Amino acid sequence: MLLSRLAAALSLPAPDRDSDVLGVTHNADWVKPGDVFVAIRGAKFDGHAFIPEVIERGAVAVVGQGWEGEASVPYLKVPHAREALADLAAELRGHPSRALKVVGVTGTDGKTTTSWLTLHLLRSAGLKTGLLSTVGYQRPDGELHHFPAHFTTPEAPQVQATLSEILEAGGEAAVLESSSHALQLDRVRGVAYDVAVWTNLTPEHLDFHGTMEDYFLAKKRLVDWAEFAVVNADDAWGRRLDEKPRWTYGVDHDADWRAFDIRDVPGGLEFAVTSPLGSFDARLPMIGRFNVHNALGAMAAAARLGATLDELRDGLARFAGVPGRMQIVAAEPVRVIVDFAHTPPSLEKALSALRPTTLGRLIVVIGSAGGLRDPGKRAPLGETATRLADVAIFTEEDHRDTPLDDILNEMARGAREAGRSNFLLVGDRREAIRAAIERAEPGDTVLLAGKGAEDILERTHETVPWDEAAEARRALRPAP
Ligand SMILES: CC(=O)N[C@H]1[C@@H](OP(=O)(O)OP(=O)(O)OC[C@H]2O[C@@H](n3ccc(=O)[nH]c3=O)[C@H](O)[C@@H]2O)O[C@H](CO)[C@@H](O)[C@@H]1O[C@H](C)C(=O)N[C@@H](C)C(=O)N[C@H](CCC(=O)O)C(=O)O
Ligand SMILES: Nc1ncnc2c1ncn2[C@@H]1O[C@H](COP(=O)(O)OP(=O)(O)OP(=O)(O)O)[C@@H](O)[C@H]1O
Repeated sequence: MLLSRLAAALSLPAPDRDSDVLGVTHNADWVKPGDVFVAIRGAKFDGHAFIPEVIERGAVAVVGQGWEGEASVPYLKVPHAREALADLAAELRGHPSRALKVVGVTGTDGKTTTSWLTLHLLRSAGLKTGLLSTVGYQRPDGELHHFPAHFTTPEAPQVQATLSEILEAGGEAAVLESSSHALQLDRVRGVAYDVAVWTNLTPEHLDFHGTMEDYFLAKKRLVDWAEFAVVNADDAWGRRLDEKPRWTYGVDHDADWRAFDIRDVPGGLEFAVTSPLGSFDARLPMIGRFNVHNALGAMAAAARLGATLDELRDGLARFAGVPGRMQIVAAEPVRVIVDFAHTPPSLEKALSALRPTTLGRLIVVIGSAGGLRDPGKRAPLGETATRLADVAIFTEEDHRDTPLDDILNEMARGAREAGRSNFLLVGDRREAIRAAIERAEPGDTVLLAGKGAEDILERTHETVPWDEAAEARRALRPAP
């Protein structure tokens, strides 16, 4: 696309020198020949400092809010660099969101889970759907990919590129987890949202947003931009969002989509639902009652895009979980869960959530990372695991250049100093998983903690591909 056309999209006059533009980026390291570089003045860096470097790399123009220096390529001055970045990215990609049904999910907690549930329900309703979330992104084929920089919602060029990939792969819909940072920093500006899902708002990220009111206003942008809102009626902030056409959902407050009679069962949750589509009994293979809210929000969003009551009910019962997050790999006779809890508080939360629905014993497999990654947590992890599980197996978890035995001994020390001996050390993670599953009897729960959906395991001299859920399934198969 010609630079002059992009300038027009920013309401700027044509630059002196026109050229063909191939891409746009805010990151100097990512500039390729033919790209426009948008120089952002951020909290840590001034993108203008990288102008000589990006020209060397082949940038054909620079966009920014004003600069005194001399450049050998056109400099386009704009009132707001981040807005320009988003507008250029959308223009270059041909505004893919306009051709997709887009569901945005925001809120302090539950965004990732609600996004994955919505993805699954839309697919269950036959819509070819893609996803962009903290856990990674998917085109409609369902393969999980990761961005080079770890974000819930990446910067606008990656958002637009992902939406464009989803569309080109035959996608009809996309679910976009939209963090408050993304909304505040224009990463999702220009996305044509059809539905905004609001999960909840509790104090978080106030270092960035300042006050709860400003945090609320950042997230509210999603609702303002969307055509229709799906709002948690049990959230006081959500109840303020009454200007948009919307459906509400909830458990404690009257709502369009409401759940009653919630029961924990070994395979997950069961509850009754009343909704604008009718009433039905729902089964959700997930642990944690807060997931009822996530399921209601996801069902309402999918229904808004055309899913029927039968598709919602049947889809919900077949949800495979969010990869690596309290993911139920097997429900019976032994329940096996994969979760990414790798700190003492998150391990405590995961084990405490599993205890009430564990009929027999709770067995946990856990390690602790090497290198500089918080060595102080090793002994507390050992203590927590042996306090809340009946049996703990300490194993490797990316020990890198730290001797594995040192880590395992430290975890064991934490347990011993608390007067416990209900643990064993199995250095090889595959063997540890096998040992846990072999020990388990019907009614027991095995929690494989720490790795979640990570796809590599780092040892001292090698990095091996890793798939914790596949390892669990392998260990569950009877020996040939
Ligand atoms: C608060 C926040 O989100 N800040 C993000 C923002 O930083 P910033 O505007 O201050 O920019 P900066 O780091 O000063 O850099 C200025 C410019 O120089 C460029 N630069 C900088 C250095 C360099 O070597 N080369 C280079 O080109 C940068 O790409 C940028 O364009 O833009 C940067 C460039 O994309 C981000 O790296 C940075 O994310 C920081 C590291 C971050 O930690 N963000 C987290 C909090 C975040 O966004 N989290 C949410 C999820 C939150 C949740 O709900 O849990 C998310 O969506 O992931
Ligand atoms: N609806 C909810 N209400 C309250 N807590 C929740 C809710 N959903 C999930 N949680 C809690 O928050 C944790 C993270 O859930 P999830 O990943 O879905 O949220 P998130 O908002 O996407 O956070 P992140 O961006 O860090 O992934 C869960 O393990 C659970 O403890």
